Amino acid sequence: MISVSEALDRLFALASPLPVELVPLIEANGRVLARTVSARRDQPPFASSAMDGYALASAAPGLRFRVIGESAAGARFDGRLGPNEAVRIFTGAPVPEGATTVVIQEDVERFGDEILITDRLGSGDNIRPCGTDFRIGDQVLAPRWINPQDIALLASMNIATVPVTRRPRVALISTGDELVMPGEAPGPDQIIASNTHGLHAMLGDLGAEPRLLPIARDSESALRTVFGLIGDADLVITVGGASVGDHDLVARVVADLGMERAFHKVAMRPGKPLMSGKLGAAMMMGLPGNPVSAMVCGHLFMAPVIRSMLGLPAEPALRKRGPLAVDLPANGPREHYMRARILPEGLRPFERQDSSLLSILGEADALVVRPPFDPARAARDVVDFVPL
Ligand SMILES: Nc1nc2c(c(=O)[nH]1)N[C@H]1C(S)=C(S)[C@@H](COP(=O)(O)OP(=O)(O)OC[C@H]3O[C@@H](n4cnc5c(N)ncnc54)[C@H](O)[C@@H]3O)O[C@H]1N2
Ligand code: MOO
Repeated sequence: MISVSEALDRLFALASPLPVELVPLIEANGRVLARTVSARRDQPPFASSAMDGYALASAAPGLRFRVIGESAAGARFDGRLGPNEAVRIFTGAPVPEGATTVVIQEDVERFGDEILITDRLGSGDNIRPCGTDFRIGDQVLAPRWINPQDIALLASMNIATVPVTRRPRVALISTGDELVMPGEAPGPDQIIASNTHGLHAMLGDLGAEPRLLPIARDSESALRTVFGLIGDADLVITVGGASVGDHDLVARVVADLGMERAFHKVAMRPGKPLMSGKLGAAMMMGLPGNPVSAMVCGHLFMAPVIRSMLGLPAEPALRKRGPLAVDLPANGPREHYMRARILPEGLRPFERQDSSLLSILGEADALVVRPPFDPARAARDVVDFVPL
């Protein structure tokens, strides 16, 4: 058995970054920017007014000015402003030549085509200089997840087509005679396949393109048939049949199909029977069948692999540190990821940690990490945890 960090290193070695594709800006949210992009213009492209008011060469209470024209957003005042002249101006409009300040309309009194600056005159010139937001050539650095704020920025930079990493295509295969799909009528000894749906959702959140393949029954020929359906997947994920039982056939079948195995079994709990390797052009990950084991492996291994395929840094799942709310006994030889609640008084792992209990995973908002052979811990000891 290898350690969790050794398993991650081997997984990262198998995961190659995917090619770049161009997508319309409207489709770029949630994708990973694959190449650094540069602003195609200054923003604002001219000195512009931050307020509705009057553009002037200089302002002081008691001064009077003659209004000689108007500058609106999208239609500038073309002339030049003299010392006793004012231009009516609106927010976002170009500041006319000769103006150094904009006085807001609340601070003037208007009489016909004249204005008088009142004692209310505030400070500040209310002018946004050209390029105050960004300059032509300013960069948005790759790689990064593109979020709605980035979309607004890229739009403003006039980047209508965005280079992003292709979404990883991921084939998901449940294995086992006992499984039926959600919505089907299970036989007396059957249960509903939950793991592939959970992983499918996780992959969607990660910006991958998951595909749910038919359940493979517990026979070598059924497994081979379903492996025949993986098509152009970049990553094939099986769930179940990874352990040592008579019906655990995945390792044997993928070996027959020519997989070079990178490892099988990790010193962790839950998730011990994890395996991985290269199957032709695709990467393969065999996840354990116990539902919590599969989902924990999804968070700890599948998600970092997907991020690395997307060109993001090869890093483990984010860890934070926090105090325990309760005492914990010493840990055994496997790194233990304990489902826990984050409470005001600290992290409280659930009493029941069996790897079949999805209801407890649903209640959890963290996985408290216990290193192998971690000694007993007392309440208020600070420990690592993975937020869920
Ligand atoms: N003698 C030993 N037995 C087991 C060991 C061991 O080291 N020696 N390891 C245990 C551990 S740890 C795990 S985890 C499980 C993993 O076994 P498999 O990956 O072979 O999974 P299965 O046996 O196929 O299934 C386990 C469990 O999970 C249910 N299952 C399977 N697939 C799904 C699915 N898609 N959705 C929902 N539930 C699923 C299945 O019905 C079983 O109940 O092995 C231990 N045994
Ligand atoms: O490792 Mo298993 O995943 O403990 O239940």
